[in-house]
Amino acid sequence: VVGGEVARPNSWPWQISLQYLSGGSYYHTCGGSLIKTGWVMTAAHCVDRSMTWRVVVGDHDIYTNEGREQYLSVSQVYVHPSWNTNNVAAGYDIALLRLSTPATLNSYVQLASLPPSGQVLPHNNNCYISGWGRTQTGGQLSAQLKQAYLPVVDHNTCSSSGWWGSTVKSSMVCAGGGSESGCQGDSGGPLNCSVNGQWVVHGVTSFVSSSGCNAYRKPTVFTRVSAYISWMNGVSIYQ
Ligand SMILES: CC(C)C[C@H](NC(=O)C(F)(F)F)C(=O)N[N@@+](C)(CC(=O)Nc1ccc(C(C)C)cc1)Cc1ccccc1
Repeated sequence: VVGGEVARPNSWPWQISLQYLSGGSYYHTCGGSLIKTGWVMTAAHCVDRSMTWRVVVGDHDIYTNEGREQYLSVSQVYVHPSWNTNNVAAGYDIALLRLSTPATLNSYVQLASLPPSGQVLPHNNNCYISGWGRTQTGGQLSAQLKQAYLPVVDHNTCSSSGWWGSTVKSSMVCAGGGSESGCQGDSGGPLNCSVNGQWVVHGVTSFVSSSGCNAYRKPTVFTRVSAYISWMNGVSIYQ
């Protein structure tokens, strides 16, 4: 997250850290959202490579054990069948992770609320991105969970020339476009939007401009969760 501030610990209690095993240690690579005690929603591009994954819930500082963390292994990865790593612009950047053991819900670990199928938020809707991603283009990951205010940029604006143009599809949500943005390492994490006074996860962090995470008129682009509700229901009922 470029800009914004360190979040109050566990104030986004569905935020998870997706980590991969390398040389005997685990490393943060992406964010995600706990949507059922045994299921995590993340970005398909996060799990393109097959690795040994673990999900950490209840985390704040990814480099220290603060006692609230639960370390959960992943038993199965379900990438959207239409995802194509060579065609990110087509969308479908969404995946579900089945956990081997369910998370224990408490005041630090809660389920995300998901939107009704098809719901599209208005321009400037109040949303926050959260994540441990880089704090500057080419910078380092943040040790502590950060958040930044990223208001929705409607599809009309986001897909206009000078903005993202036709790269952005209506199955995506744009947010921000100013000096604050997501950045590498925030992938897969939530866009937390206030709807009727409740926080709802409306986006899965998908991409930012290669010319800079907070490039002018290149808002952070998210997979629109409300476009994939039926697919997600189909996966988690039959497994
Ligand atoms: C792996 C890609 C497909 C998605 C990746 N997503 C993220 O980093 C995210 F924002 F989600 F945290 C990304 O934007 N990666 N970049 C490598 C940029 C990138 O690849 N962006 C991108 C943008 C559009 C498209 C398609 C839609 C044309 C593909 C990739 C990050 C970057 C940004 C600035 C400087 C250096 C690195």
